[in-house]
Amino acid sequence: MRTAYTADQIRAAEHTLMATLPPGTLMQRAAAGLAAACAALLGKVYGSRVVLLVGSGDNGGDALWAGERLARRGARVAAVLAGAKTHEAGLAAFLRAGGRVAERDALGTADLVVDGLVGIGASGALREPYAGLAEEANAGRAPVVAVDVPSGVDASTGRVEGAAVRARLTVTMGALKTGLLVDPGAARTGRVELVDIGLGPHLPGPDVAALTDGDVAGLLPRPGNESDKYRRGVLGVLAGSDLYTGAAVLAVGGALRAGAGMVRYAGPAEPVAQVRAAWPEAVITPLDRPSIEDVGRVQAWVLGPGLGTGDWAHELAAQVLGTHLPVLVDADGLSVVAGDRSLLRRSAPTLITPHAGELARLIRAGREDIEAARLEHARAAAAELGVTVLLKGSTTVVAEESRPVRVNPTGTSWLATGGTGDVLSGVAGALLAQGLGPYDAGSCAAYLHGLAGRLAADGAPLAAADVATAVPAAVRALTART
Ligand SMILES: NC(=O)C1=CN([C@@H]2O[C@H](COP(=O)(O)OP(=O)(O)OC[C@H]3O[C@@H](n4cnc5c(N)ncnc54)[C@H](O)[C@@H]3O)[C@@H](O)[C@H]2O)[C@H](O)CC1
Ligand SMILES: [K+]
Repeated sequence: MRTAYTADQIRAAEHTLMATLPPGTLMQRAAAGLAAACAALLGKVYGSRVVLLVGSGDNGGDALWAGERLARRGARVAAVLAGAKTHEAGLAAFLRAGGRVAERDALGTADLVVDGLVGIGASGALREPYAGLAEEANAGRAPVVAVDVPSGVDASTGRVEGAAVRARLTVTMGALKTGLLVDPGAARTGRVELVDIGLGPHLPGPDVAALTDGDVAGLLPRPGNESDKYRRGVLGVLAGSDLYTGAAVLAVGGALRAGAGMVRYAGPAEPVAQVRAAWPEAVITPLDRPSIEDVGRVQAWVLGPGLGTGDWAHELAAQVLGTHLPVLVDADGLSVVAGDRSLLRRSAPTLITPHAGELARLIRAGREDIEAARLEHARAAAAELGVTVLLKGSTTVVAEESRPVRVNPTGTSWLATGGTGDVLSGVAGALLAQGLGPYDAGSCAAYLHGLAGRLAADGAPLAAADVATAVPAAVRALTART
């Protein structure tokens, strides 16, 4: 599990640790790790032209001390002093080692650029001359190594306002920052290397976490030799309407391909015909009235994709959410509960899977506000509604009260196409039926969905049904890698 922390959490931990060490120790550890990472990227250090962009704080200090090490190994290192003031000890050591101060035109002939403008001490959009330097570095041919955080990315939220460095590599000190895992910040880090400066024991509970292949492989139910379908999880799917049949087909497909022992689909005539044709293994209960009493035993429900928002949907929502079973509410089901939030007041596990617009209606917030602060809104909604929230988007996040927000690392823009959300609901529902709690079911479903999306796309636009089909391949790829 990769965990990440906000700037405040890191600063508090650094403060505690620094109190136990001689002054400057942390910066030396940081600079040593940074210099080693730069040397590895350069390959040949001797004679290489390295340009440091040096800000006025300790981020710049890291860059100068790393530059000192590279200069001592024969690199030709130039420092562009961008701040109103400069880290004195670092600059003195840097010059003693043969480094030199240069103007920004040195960027034109650099073999490597080190972005030491701002790190966790940044606030707001990059101001000049930092903004211009960031853009010049991005435009140059030399790879950029970001110190701690790519300048211009908010370390705690991943937000980018205005100019920001686009790094080939981010060398982050002590612990991952949340902003390195969440879009748009996550798209600017390049590869991320963590330098251990001894913060570990001083860090609090993480702000966010990101599952790895190994975590998901460990969490997925092992399809042992259970012949009993109930042991492998039976999922009920209430989706689709005579108007919208596709969502039901996609949700059932996602569930079947995610290993549910059985999927019971219940709905009106049209979607019944479509589901039966697409997935003969689904067990069908045609409904001529909104009642789940004839559906048979299930261990979890998916409610919502393509269901419509009329009386039929309201009645089914009330019945399903009135059970003691885990329920996933998506799409039209979310519209229904947005109109009557008391339906979510239940003791059994509830997983909601909104995109920003659906969450906005649920918690009466602005869609733009949610998009700009996804983690915070997902966390707040989980606490306010007492449910687990899977907030879909460029970076899908899963929030549950008093647990780190899980940030999905496998997201891919290929999935931004109609119907993939229905598949995701089916996958997550199948995991709920197989006994995973909503936090793990949502996180693992998002992870598999992203992997399946990459496999299904394989560089070309995908159709949602392909994602459902690719889920078993995603599970195989995952287990083969771990
Ligand atoms: N604290 C430690 O023990 C260690 C810190 N490490 C490194 O230090 C930075 C954090 O350093 P800090 O001095 O707190 O702040 P920064 O250098 O990140 O930047 C603050 C600096 O930049 C100016 N500034 C802030 N916002 C902007 C902006 N939007 N535009 C322009 N300029 C801005 C501000 O005026 C300050 O002067 C941390 O990231 C690590 O790199 C060590 O790595 C470990 C030990
Ligand atoms: K930086």
